[in-house]
Amino acid sequence: MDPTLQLDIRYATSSNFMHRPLYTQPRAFLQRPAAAALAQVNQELKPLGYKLLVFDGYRPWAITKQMWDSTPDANKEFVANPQKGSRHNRGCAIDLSLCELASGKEVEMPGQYDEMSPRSYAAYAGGTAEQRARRDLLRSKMEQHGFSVLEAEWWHFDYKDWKSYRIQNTPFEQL
Ligand SMILES: C[C@@H](N)C(=O)N[C@H](C)C(=O)O
Ligand SMILES: [Zn+2]
Repeated sequence: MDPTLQLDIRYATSSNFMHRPLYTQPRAFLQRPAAAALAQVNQELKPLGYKLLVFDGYRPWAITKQMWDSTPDANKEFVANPQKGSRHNRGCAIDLSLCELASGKEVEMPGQYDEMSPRSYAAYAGGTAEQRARRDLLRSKMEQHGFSVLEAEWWHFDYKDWKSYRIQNTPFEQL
């Protein structure tokens, strides 16, 4: 992916909703057309003082299964059902936010990444006007380049051609 993207691969650390590392490497992968589109989004954000902060891209199917099995039923809208697979498993979904270009600091959004609450909804009307404006800026730039937001998660975007790619379970070390 574009080397000027900032990475914060939470699933390679214990700082995630599973409270343990799920990946052995802090890396992010996407199918090439999705990665090219993402690089364009990143370039267009720079004059506005932001760059993309990537939390996750391709995710092996076995990790989706672990997430589903560990998540209580009440929160299952925030994880993909492994019976259908996640678009992350196809290398066609990305979890991301914005950071300030100048400081490299993550911006505040209406809710936290992977927060399992209504604050995560893309249409959540709470938070500050500034937080909502940044969330909506991210969404609008991503939509201009072929991504669509998941209504339950302001940070999750699917690339338009996801159906063309198969579900994979290859670990990062073998990619
Ligand atoms: C777990 C969360 N970051 C996520 O990606 N959720 C969607 C629904 C998914 O698992 O595909
Ligand atoms: Zn996601």
